[in-house]
Amino acid sequence: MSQGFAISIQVNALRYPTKQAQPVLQDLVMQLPAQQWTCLLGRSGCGKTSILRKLAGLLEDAEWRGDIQADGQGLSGNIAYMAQQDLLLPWLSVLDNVCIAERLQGRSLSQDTRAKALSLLQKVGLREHAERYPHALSGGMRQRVALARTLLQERPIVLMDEPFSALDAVTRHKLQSLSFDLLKGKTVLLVTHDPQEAVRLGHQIYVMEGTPASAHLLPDLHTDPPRQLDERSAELQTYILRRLGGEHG
Ligand SMILES: Nc1ncnc2c1ncn2[C@@H]1O[C@H](COP(=O)(O)OP(=O)(O)OP(=O)(O)O)[C@@H](O)[C@H]1O
Repeated sequence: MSQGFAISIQVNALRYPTKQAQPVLQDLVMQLPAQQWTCLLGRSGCGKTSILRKLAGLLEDAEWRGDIQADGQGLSGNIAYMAQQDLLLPWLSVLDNVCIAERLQGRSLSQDTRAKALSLLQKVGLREHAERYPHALSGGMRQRVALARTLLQERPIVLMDEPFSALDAVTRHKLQSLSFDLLKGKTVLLVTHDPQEAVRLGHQIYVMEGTPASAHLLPDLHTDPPRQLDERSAELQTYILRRLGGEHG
């Protein structure tokens, strides 16, 4: 299994051409430790997705000044990216969408990949929907297909943009645990609006603040994830909410 490596991100400035007046991000520094989960929170529109898109090599529409160091390795080909939109292909079945990486390489589906994909679909509760098409699924089901697709890819770096947002509370909890188990050894960057999710899953947590935004690392979290929802976790959530609340004025 490919092990995740550390990434260091420095953004001097990131600006979209339509927002000439001021950058979206400025003087932002983040360290993603190898094989750990980093959670990123921040008000809507502060630039979280832009960071993920930059790491995934998909930020062609913005002006960027900064530096990304990836522990001596290239990022290209090493990243699995679960975007906010599920990006399922409507003409492919659920199973083929999960196996899209192999399909895109022009290979026919191997028995091994098919078996892994079906096992993942079982784990996300969609085994009996494997032959259906995306239009027949609910938003939460589509999100679970996208999650299975991400989990199937053997990439050392995993970027996830609100992967659990469309799920009911019980399913969300279950799939957080599943993802945490299956992504052991990967370097994960998870964008979320949910302080509880960040506290449960993050080895470290960044909160984005300011306009233009920069990122602030929460002080020592003391314990390793996945964390129980105990008194200490509740305090941390309150602290995060207060910091996010400050951003809303
Ligand atoms: N292609 C683009 N062209 C112009 N502006 C853009 C583009 N993409 C994003 N923006 C703007 O840049 C800012 C940051 O967007 P981004 O999607 O990174 O924020 P976000 O923190 O992920 O938001 P959310 O939490 O709502 O998903 C927003 O003001 C957005 O309107």
